Amino acid sequence: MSWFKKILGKESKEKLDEGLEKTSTSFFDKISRAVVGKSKVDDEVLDDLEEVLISSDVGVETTLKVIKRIEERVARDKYVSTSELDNILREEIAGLLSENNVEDTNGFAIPKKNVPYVIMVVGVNGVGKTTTIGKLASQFKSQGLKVVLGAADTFRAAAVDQLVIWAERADVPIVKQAMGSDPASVAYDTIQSAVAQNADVVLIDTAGRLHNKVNLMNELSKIKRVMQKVIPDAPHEVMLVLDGSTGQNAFEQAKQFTQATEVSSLAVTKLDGTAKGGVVIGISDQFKIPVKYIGVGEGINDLQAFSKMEFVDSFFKRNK
Ligand SMILES: Nc1nc2c(ncn2[C@@H]2O[C@H](COP(=O)(O)OP(=O)(O)OP(=O)(O)O)[C@@H](O)[C@H]2O)c(=O)[nH]1
Repeated sequence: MSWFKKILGKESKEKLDEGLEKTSTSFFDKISRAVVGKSKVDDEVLDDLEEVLISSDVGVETTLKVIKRIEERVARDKYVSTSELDNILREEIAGLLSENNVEDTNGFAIPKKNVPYVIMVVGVNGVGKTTTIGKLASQFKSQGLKVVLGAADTFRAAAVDQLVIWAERADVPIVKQAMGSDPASVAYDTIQSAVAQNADVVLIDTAGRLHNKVNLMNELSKIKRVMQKVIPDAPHEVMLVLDGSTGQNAFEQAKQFTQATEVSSLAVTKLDGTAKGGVVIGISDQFKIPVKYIGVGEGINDLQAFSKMEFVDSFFKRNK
């Protein structure tokens, strides 16, 4: 390991492997149980495999596609040994994800245009929105970009306080107002301030209350309308943050938010310390929206640009 890697911490692949350890250990334990005493992949093994994938939060739709592919393979090859299952599953899942036409982009590419690139961040409370914004702000800043944060989650006082802490950590300016003020007004002030400072990128935190979809829709579209008074094509990105450790709930939230507003990218957080990391496979397959980032820890450097193949690689890494 070179000296700068030692200073910066673990290499990102190593961190990803570590973050997904619980997910893959639990997955392979289930696979091992499904094939115990069996040498051939038959209907019974396929049924068990279906259960393993569903209980690993891959999602029903994606699971059925994977099983269908394996069934076809078994029918074609006549005899498939259970010892080949790891490789076959990995190939079929990798194949499925590579076919969904959503390319990896190595995170956001921020154009330097003298007009701030506006990223509006949405998601329900507690999913890791604020943390993700803080981590992104820090990454952008270290790329030499001028960043401004907007605390438009005015619903909870703690949300603004947390964003202020992240702004300090990342050493970037933040625009805020009193708790309870109009989020659209905060967004407007933030964008005006960013334009005045010649900022490159703006990250706006919003309150994602899902209890009433019509309210959510109205609130988000009002924020957008008001932003557009300053920058007509803003927001350039609407990023939905999902908590990976909630498994199927994350799918449900993605469905609700994509119905309420136009979501252009996804971030899936808290993949460390959960066995539900399979959710990223289902989300990448089912929503034709790119997963741009994944959270693998609470620290400022624990947000990674998402790569489908690297993810599949870590997911299929046997830890024992
Ligand atoms: N382990 C782990 N924890 C995370 C990650 N991302 C966020 N968290 C933690 O999740 C908790 C909630 O994160 P916040 O960023 O406050 O969530 P939020 O969506 O902004 O929530 P509100 O501020 O309540 O609206 C915090 O304790 C974070 O440290 C991650 O990738 N891994």
